[in-house]
Amino acid sequence: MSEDCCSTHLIDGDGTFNTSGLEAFMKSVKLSECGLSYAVVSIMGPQSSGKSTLLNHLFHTDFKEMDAFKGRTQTTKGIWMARCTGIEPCTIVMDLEGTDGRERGEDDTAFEKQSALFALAVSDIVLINMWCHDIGREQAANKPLLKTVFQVMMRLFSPRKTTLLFVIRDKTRTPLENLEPVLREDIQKIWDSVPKPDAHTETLLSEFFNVEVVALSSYEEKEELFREQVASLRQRFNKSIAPGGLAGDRRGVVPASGFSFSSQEIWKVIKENKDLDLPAHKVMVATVRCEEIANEKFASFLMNEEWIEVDETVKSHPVTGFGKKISSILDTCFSGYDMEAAYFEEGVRSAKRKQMEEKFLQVIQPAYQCMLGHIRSATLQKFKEAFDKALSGGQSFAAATQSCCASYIKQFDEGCADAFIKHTNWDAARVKEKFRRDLDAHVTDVRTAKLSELKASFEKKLNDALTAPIEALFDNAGDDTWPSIRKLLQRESEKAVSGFSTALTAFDLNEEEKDKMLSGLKDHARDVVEGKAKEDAGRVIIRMKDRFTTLFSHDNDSMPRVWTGNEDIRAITKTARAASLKLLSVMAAIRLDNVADNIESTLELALVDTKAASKALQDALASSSWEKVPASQTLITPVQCKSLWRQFKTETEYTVTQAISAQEASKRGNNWLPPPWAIIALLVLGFNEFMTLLRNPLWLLLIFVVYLLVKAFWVQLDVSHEFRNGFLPGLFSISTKFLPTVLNILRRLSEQNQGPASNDSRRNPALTSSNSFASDSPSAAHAKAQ
Ligand SMILES: Nc1nc2c(ncn2[C@@H]2O[C@H](COP(=O)(O)OP(=O)(O)OP(=O)(O)O)[C@@H](O)[C@H]2O)c(=O)[nH]1
Repeated sequence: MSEDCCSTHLIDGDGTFNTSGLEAFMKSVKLSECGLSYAVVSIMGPQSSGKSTLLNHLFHTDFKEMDAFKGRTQTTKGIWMARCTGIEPCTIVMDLEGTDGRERGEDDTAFEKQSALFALAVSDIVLINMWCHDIGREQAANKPLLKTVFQVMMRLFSPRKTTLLFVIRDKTRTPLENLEPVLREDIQKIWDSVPKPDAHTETLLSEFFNVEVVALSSYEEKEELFREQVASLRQRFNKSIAPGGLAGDRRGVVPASGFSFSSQEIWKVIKENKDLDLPAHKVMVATVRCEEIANEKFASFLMNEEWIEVDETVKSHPVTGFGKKISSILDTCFSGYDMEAAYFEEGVRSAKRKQMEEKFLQVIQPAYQCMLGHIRSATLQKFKEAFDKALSGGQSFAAATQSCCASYIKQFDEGCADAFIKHTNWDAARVKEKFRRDLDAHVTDVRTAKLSELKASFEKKLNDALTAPIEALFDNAGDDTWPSIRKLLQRESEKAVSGFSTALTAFDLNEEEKDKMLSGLKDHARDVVEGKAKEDAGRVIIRMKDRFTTLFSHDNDSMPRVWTGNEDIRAITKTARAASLKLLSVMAAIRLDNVADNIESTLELALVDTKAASKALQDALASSSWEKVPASQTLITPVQCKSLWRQFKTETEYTVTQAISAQEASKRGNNWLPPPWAIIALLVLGFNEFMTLLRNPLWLLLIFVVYLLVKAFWVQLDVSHEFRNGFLPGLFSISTKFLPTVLNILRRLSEQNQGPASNDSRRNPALTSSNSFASDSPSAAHAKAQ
């Protein structure tokens, strides 16, 4: 006998449900895989009425049978269960403890009722075993049993339609056709006699039961015939659940995977003596089972290696084909659930599926968000690179922005599509919005940087174009300085603004932004001029002094002046100062707006012609602002001008004094004749000496020689130079140099005397040889030389 047909004790005589036994049984017969394609058959009947014998012959099971030689004692206690062998679909058969058993006593019908209710609740077909001779008998053994069956049936709120197959045992010669009506009449009588709830008073028996009748010969007396009849009956159990089969119109079947839980619960309810609400029970079974299946699927998902890998990887890196991978795992899990929960209540099943999906998606959501984060950051990075490349490749800013944005938003969308999990309605719109903001922020940053770069370059050009010319204009500060600066500023500003405006067209700026930038550049140009003016105003004193010195120390031909005594230092000083004052007035204020002011006239009147200056003018210079000149345009305030002028005058005074001194010294140097009175005195007092000289001219010669000697000493000793440091140091210096100078003069004189002779000898060697011949005596030679 195969393992399939090994019977299991499902409920023992004490009413204890064998849960583990049922689970093991279900596993061994693989009942869970059957879905709705299975049938449950039970048998009820009096004790020792050959129930087990019939089942074993009918379904090839191994229920314990009574040993015929031991007498009619109870063999089956509680409920046993086995799988019918060789019958399709999978059919489970339950052998119930016999009714009216002597062992429990006549009054103990509790278990009988409980087991009958259990059998009715879980079975598609209930065999009611009865002796043939009981038919039509008032005291028939099966009558209480049927009463019980019908009574308990009322406790099922909405009973399933069960097939009651009456198996008449030990059939007599009376043909079945005659017996059946009697039996059906008995059954109807019993049905009618059973008290019913109000809802079912008019309910027909046929609404709850299919009644079938079969008669079998005695197993003990006509075994051969019995076997034949059982074999033919067996055929009726094949495909019993198909339409037209024994249980073809059954209702409310619990899916096979819920059979264990369902039967446990039913038994529990029965034991608690409660009524059985089968539809509610079915929902309850479906709820529990669907929950179990969903949990199973969820647990298997959490353990799924592919999911674990994806979940781990996505924390640090993007996963290619993320959506497909997750969708495929979910497909497997969800279709597994659908398959296993297929036969449970539709409502319960789909509600549980929804719950399960939510549970799954809660776990997957962080990974999905992570993935979107990767897509966002990776695409943004790529965008930045492409954008930089496009800009450095010479593409215009607006074109690069448009093409790169479009291309990388498309890439982002593709990435999101790749990450999309088909089981969800997750929308990447928020992340896309963020991504767009990222792009915009980057474009704005780059644009700001590029614009400021561009602006800086134009500003630099302006600086270069303005600074040096302005410096030069200030160097030559005069009446036309500010008009020239204004012209220069306008020309350079226009040039820069036009260049800048052309460059800005690439940035797709709106008019307002563009105008702002252009006016910014114009302002910068003005700032450069103002800054330069301020800078130069800080050095105005140096310029003034330079200008003064230049004009004072050079003549009209720019030649350095030599103070000979004929120059009009006063006039020169006045001119130089006037030029410096002009410079001060030019530098005193910024005159870019061409507003007339009276700075120059005020300064001239107040500083140059101080004596003639009115009190009002003096007061004007005590102010810290110029009339008609705003503070922002003031470079040097009147007070500062006054103090600068004072400083200028003080610092240039020395130059003038020097010039005057030089002029006087020069005058003194040129006037070597003594004053006329001294000449007359000399003539009067020296008349005698003069007459003496005229009388003896040798005196004249002597005086001349003495003069020559004194002159020689004067020149050699550089007497005027020596006395430069004072009389005493000069005297000392001359006394030390006197002797060497005398010797020097003597040596020179002697050299001069010898010089012509030696020169002659070099020019005429013949003469030299004759001379050498003639110079036998040194005295002769000396005489010759003399
Ligand atoms: N007269 C008669 N006796 C039978 C028939 N079939 C079986 N028996 C005998 O009846 C006795 C009881 O057989 P079981 O099959 O054990 O009866 P049961 O109804 O299962 O008994 P419990 O499980 O104790 O209720 C055995 O001795 C059988 O040989 C039959 O068709 N007619």
